[in-house]
Amino acid sequence: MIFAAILAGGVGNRMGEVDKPKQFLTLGDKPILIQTVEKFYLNSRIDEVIVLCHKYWLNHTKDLIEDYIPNAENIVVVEGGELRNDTIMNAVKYIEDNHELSEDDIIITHDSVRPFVTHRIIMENIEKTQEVGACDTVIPATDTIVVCHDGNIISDIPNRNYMYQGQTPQSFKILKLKECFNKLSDEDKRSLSDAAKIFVLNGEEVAIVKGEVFNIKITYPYDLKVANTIIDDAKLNISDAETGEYKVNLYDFGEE
Ligand SMILES: Nc1ccn([C@@H]2O[C@H](COP(=O)(O)OP(=O)(O)OP(=O)(O)O)[C@@H](O)[C@H]2O)c(=O)n1
Ligand SMILES: C[C@](O)(CO)[C@H](O)COP(=O)(O)O
Repeated sequence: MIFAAILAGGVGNRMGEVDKPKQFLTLGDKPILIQTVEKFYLNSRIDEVIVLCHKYWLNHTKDLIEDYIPNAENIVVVEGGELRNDTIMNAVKYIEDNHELSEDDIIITHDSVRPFVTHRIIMENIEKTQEVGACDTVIPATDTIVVCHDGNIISDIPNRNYMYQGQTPQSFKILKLKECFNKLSDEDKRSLSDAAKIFVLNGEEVAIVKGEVFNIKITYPYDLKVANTIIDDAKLNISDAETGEYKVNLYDFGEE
């Protein structure tokens, strides 16, 4: 089976003074969370969409889904965890409690605040995870990456040809993900800023899938302005919710 875990368990501190976590703010004509959930709900390869949110926002999330995607049979709302990866592990627990799992079952994890994920990215996540066991969606770094450990003096400037920026989805064979996560120390768990590193720290392979420059994460108020610009762009066909593909890709970074 293929599950999508939409991670909406954060409270959006970096978004500043807003009356609700950023995933519930409106983008275009609907909440960001709904824009994101639709991309997965409308994909026929996905068996169940698990939306994970903070316990205080469970009812609100359920209401929103009922309002915008009424009677959806394969969407469930589950409580998230303290850290992003705890939220992912809550999805894994939900799946284990409700389904008989096999080695080949897959979880596609995705930030609720990346509403511009495309059908192609999701399909390639599924293919790569089936083939390799885990994958991460990335774009080539455009800025030079500078490493500095003490906030003062540069330690390294790695060759940019090997540098990428990680996006989501990040997808995994579920049982392997659980096994790898359980092997990590508490210190490692707290240091993680994504889920692909759970595999990397265990010496397991993670394949890359080509992301998109416009597959942005809405983190700061500026990002919401950019997201609205993408939505408003007359040359983009964002109404094609079924495929999630744009007719004109103004933000393509070139073919691989
Ligand atoms: N315990 C957590 C923390 C984060 N997330 C989700 O992970 C995604 C990426 O995280 P981020 O952009 O950092 O969101 P927040 O944690 O809400 O933001 P901030 O760090 O500014 O508080 C978001 O969709 C967020 O809701 C989650 O599901 N569970
Ligand atoms: C997983 C991620 O979206 C990849 O870019 C990112 O690392 C999440 O970081 P955040 O600090 O939780 O937003």
